[in-house]
Amino acid sequence: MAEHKNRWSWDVTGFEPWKSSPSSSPPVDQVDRKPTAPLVRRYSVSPSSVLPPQSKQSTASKVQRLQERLKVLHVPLYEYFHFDRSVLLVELSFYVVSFATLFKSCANSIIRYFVQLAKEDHLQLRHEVSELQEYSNAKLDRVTRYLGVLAEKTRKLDQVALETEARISPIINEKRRLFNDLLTSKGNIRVFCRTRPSFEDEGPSVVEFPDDYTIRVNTGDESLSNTKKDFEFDRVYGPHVGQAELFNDVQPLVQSALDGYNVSIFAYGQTHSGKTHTMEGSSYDRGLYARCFEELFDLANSDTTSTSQYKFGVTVCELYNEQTTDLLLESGKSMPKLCFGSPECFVELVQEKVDNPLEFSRSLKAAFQSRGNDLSKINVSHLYGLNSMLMLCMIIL
Ligand SMILES: Nc1ncnc2c1ncn2[C@@H]1O[C@H](COP(=O)(O)OP(=O)(O)OP(=O)(O)O)[C@@H](O)[C@H]1O
Repeated sequence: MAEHKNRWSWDVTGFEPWKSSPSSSPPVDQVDRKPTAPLVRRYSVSPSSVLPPQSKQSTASKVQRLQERLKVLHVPLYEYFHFDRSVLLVELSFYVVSFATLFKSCANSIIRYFVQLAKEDHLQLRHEVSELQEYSNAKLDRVTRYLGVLAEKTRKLDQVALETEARISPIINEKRRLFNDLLTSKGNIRVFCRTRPSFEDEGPSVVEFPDDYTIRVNTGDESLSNTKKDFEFDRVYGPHVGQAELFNDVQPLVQSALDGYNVSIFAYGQTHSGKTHTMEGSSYDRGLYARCFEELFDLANSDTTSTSQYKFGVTVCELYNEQTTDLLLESGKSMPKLCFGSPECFVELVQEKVDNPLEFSRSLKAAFQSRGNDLSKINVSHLYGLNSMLMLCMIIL
């Protein structure tokens, strides 16, 4: 009954809500949810303009009734509980103070709790930090001790190496001596003969190679019982022998030079016989200069004994018409000049320091450029049987 009483009544003309009656409701697919009066009209039009004059009075009475009911519903709290206003205020202030006190003590407890938690975390972190510090100190200690052990081992190894070197040094010297004796036993001066391939306009070849030490020349002299003459050398190289094979026989001399012996390679022959090809060669078929010095650097680098340290200097000059021309210019890499000849008659030549084969080939290239291509020297040499001579010295310090 009360529930029915408290329910809001909507029976105001123009505010009729749409009601669905189960009997009159259309099937779901045919539902037309249009209200009897458009929504806009129900909520936007004022009742005075819509209501007929006769219903205005009944509406006013309804509003009056509603206001009375609202009054009943909105009875002030203090009346409902039979409280005096001042008593309620005192009560309320008491509750507010109590609540504030309670809130304060709660907040204090919460703050204390969090502070406690933070303290515990802090303590735990400090504990972890000290543990980590201990661990790292122990590690550092071990690494330091290990480094000390390694340093001691290295020192001992160095000492052993020095002792071994001191012990094997005489053996190495003996080996060098024997090696060079062996070379010398082959002859202090050795003469090799190399023949180049014949050119087309030179006709058929007049030489034969019966073995590696003999060259047989067909003299063409029919008066002789044997038109062919044999010449013997320390080694004979036929036209098929390449630069690398030729270098194999020169290689031991490079070791000999590094061991401190003076070594000289002298190319001699008539014009166009192949001297330049043998000594200089070309970029794609390098001759003895490049091969010998590469070998020299390789041997020096592979010599790991602590006592041996090598420095290389190069000097290039030209002998022509009894005149000596220095082919190297002084540069930042120049060493003290090299003195050639006797005290009465000598020449001073630029000596350039070379630290690797690349620098060596650069110096050589510069020297060849200084030499130029003077054809008159060749013509003169044809006339007098003298050609200009190139002299290249590699000084090992
Ligand atoms: N072993 C060889 N194989 C192939 N070609 C060669 C060989 N020896 C020399 N030649 C060629 O023969 C020609 C003459 O050689 P090269 O210039 O070396 O003679 P040369 O003795 O230095 O002459 P010159 O005394 O006039 O300076 C060159 O074209 C060179 O390439």
